[in-house]
Amino acid sequence: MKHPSLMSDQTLFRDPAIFETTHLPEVFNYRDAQMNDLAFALRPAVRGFSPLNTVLRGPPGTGKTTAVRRIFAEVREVTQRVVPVLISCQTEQAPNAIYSQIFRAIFGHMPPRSGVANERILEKIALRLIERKAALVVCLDDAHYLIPDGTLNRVLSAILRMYEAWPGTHTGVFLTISDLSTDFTRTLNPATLSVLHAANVYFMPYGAEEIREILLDRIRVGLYPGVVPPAALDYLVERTYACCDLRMGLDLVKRAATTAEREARTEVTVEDLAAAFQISRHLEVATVVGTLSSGERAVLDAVLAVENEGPEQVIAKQVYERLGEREHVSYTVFHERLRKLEHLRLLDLTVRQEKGRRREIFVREGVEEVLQGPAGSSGANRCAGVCDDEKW
Ligand SMILES: Nc1ncnc2c1ncn2[C@@H]1O[C@H](COP(=O)(O)OP(=O)(O)OP(=O)(O)O)[C@@H](O)[C@H]1O
Repeated sequence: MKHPSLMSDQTLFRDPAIFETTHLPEVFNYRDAQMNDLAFALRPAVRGFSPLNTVLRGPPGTGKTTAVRRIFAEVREVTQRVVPVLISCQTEQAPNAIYSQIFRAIFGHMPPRSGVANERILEKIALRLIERKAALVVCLDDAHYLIPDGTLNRVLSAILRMYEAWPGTHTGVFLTISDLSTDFTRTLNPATLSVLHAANVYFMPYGAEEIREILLDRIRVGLYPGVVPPAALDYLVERTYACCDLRMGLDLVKRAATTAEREARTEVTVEDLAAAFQISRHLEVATVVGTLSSGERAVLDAVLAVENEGPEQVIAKQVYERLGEREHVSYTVFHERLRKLEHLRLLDLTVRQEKGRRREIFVREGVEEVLQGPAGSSGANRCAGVCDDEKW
């Protein structure tokens, strides 16, 4: 197909920011029921009481964070008596970091970097809330990141039991969870569960027509007319639907339009989108890998090194020995890191009873590509593998 060429200073993007993951869309369709549930949960807080604790459950890219950002923005507009704080648990994984973010939302600056105990930060938060007669609502976004080492339990307990140490405080939480197998009754202790007592709000994957409308809305605002012709749009919708993640669709449009622009074309083609898909398909794994600590990353590297040595199934003992060549860690710490990698769905662990207990390790699809491929080439199995080419 021939395309009219573009001048070098011309662009296909009316507004490139529209395709950033941090962009808050002006139009947020198909989530009215969920927005109503969240508004209902916040109503007591607006009246000066504790909000209803709520868990937002749904696969990645189904609008959970966007729903919270929008409802928090509305709350900020209508009242000063609620302090809404959204915290990404992908980036803030320690209690101190989380309390510091809450502190910043209330005081406008971070607490002193060192020497301030968590208890002291919480006290300052509580006293200021009482003084302002304000309720605190903390959204722990992607809260499942805090489960493996017990941080979620500690943080929830501290926030939800604030009223015990500082009577008169009103607090509540929203938790977003994209790992649908998360079962709080098995990961939180009974004392925390009894104060959490949360309602669930479900974010089911969007249908193909909903995806088409949402992407079309973004394309209309973000690109010049005609950049995504009908055949390309059909391909885009099918790919996004197969992965049940809108973020994938937005990323594909951005990459494909950038390619077309670089090649001085005015339209993206199905081929541009297919090439972009090879990079975007492992987006989620790449994001998760980016959140690993250096110790966790070292364990993952050791697993892959052992896996690449031969056809035999990787077992934990070999990985521990391989890791020991680089750093000394106790077996307990090593095992905790393995469990965390399993929890983040980068690895699967199984125990086999064969001449004693063998702990076998399976690397999930996309992990190797992310660790070894060029930046950004990565890939996760978001919806039980529907992203992979065979199913496509
Ligand atoms: N109904 C919608 N209308 C417009 N854009 C949407 C809609 N739902 C989701 N999006 C967009 O899709 C992207 C992913 O949404 P969001 O981050 O809210 O998903 P999520 O469910 O929180 O994902 P994760 O669990 O991975 O954090 C964002 O760019 C968001 O703007």
